[in-house]
Amino acid sequence: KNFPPGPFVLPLLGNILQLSLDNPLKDFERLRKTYGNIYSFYIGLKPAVVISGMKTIKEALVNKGADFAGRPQDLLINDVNDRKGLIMADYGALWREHRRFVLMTLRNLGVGKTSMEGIIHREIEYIIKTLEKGIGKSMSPQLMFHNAASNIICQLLFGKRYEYKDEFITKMVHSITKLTEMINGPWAMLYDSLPVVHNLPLPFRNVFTHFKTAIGLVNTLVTEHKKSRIPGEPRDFVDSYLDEQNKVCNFSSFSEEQLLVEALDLHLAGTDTTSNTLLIAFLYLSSIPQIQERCQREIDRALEGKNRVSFEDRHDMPYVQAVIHEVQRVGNIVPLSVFHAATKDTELMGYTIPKGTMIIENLSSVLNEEGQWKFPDKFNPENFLNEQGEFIKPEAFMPFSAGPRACLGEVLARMELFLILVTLLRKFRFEWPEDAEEPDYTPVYGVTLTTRPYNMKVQLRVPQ
Ligand code: HEM
Repeated sequence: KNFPPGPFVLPLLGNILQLSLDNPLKDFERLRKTYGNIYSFYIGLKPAVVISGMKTIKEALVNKGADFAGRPQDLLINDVNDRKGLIMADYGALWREHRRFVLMTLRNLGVGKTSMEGIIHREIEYIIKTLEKGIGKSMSPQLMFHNAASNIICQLLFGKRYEYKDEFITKMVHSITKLTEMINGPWAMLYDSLPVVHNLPLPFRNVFTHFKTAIGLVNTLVTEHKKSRIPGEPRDFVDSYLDEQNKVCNFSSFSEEQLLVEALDLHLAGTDTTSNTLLIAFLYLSSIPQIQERCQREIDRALEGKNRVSFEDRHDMPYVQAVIHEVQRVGNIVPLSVFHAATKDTELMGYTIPKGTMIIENLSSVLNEEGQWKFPDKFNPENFLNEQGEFIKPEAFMPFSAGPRACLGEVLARMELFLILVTLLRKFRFEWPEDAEEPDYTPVYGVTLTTRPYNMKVQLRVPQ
């Protein structure tokens, strides 16, 4: 009663046949045009509510944050991770304790501080070496950026980085990419709709296989840590967790299974998001030379006489900042966020939302919402600049979501994006290869959006 209206519901399947298999985002947008910023959508027998537009999303996630901070517990991902980890933990004591612990540990390991810049710069040296090997040639940046992002988070989690051809990182990045590609795709929707298909040998079984491979890799590192660690002297996240486990009582939520999934959660969340943002950035920069050159002029001026860029330098680079934010806006990296759930019977925009209802947060609808942006449908850094050319961040910029469940890696991600982009643009020029087809900006759908495979040509440049 008083549940938000929505499209006609088919018995058993609900509304899933109304979504396109390779990219449901357009369908969610079409339904928004018919039913408005809050509508119901059935995944099989499960009722969900899709929320769109800045006003509705902020009302739910910020003003009524606690009411909508839950996570669904009956999806494919919950069966795959055995209801462990942080990202899919339901709102409550365990989630609160672990979110606080992760934030504190990341800060102790340098996130948000200058010591983190050292780790990122060391990884950038490897990106530079890879690019130098390709000077004058066309190369695909895909694996390089995935490996680099994976290595940065790996150093925080496991105190280790890997050569880009190493078997560990190759397997890890492959499993992570496949997991994010499939976890909210059409086969996952079928699994979520029809419990009778759960044990059939259908493609969603691959999600279990990739997850098992990734957890196996994390487990090897945890076992090594147990042998080599000195209690009370944590080198990284795993050591800090093991210290915490020793401190607290037997009934604690700091179990070993929780450690494995939590570390994988952080690795996964920290790899695919940042690397796909970089891929989108270089797709636009190499195909729109005027924007790239304007960034380079600003970088040369701001860093004149400096050996390397620091995160603080962003304040002297309003245009570069605007470009990075515009990449995030247009890139729309996590378009449906992570699904939320109502933690109690509540109310949103005049509708009744029963406890447990799944909430699908359509972040794309905010990142290109008419009325919020000067140029909602075009890649244009002016969206983040005022009349005086100063950097501004409109309220509708929310690629990291908002409220109690907002991304906890935002600071790290922003540091990585800025330092990598500025260092590479200072040293290299990126060109769209003469023999390549026209750039295709259409994204490939998954939990995170990515680019279609592309090549860019790399040239050395001398800062002016
Ligand atoms: C450009 C990069 C990134 C983007 C766009 C992004 C975006 C997001 C979004 C949209 C969510 C869902 C928030 C919600 O449910 O309302 C999220 C959650 C999360 N992100 Fe990120 N993220 C990025 C990078 C990172 C990094 C580097 C880390 C690693 C430290 C990270 C860790 C997490 C975690 C652990 C959560 C779950 C938080 C919770 O459930 O309490 N993210 N992120």
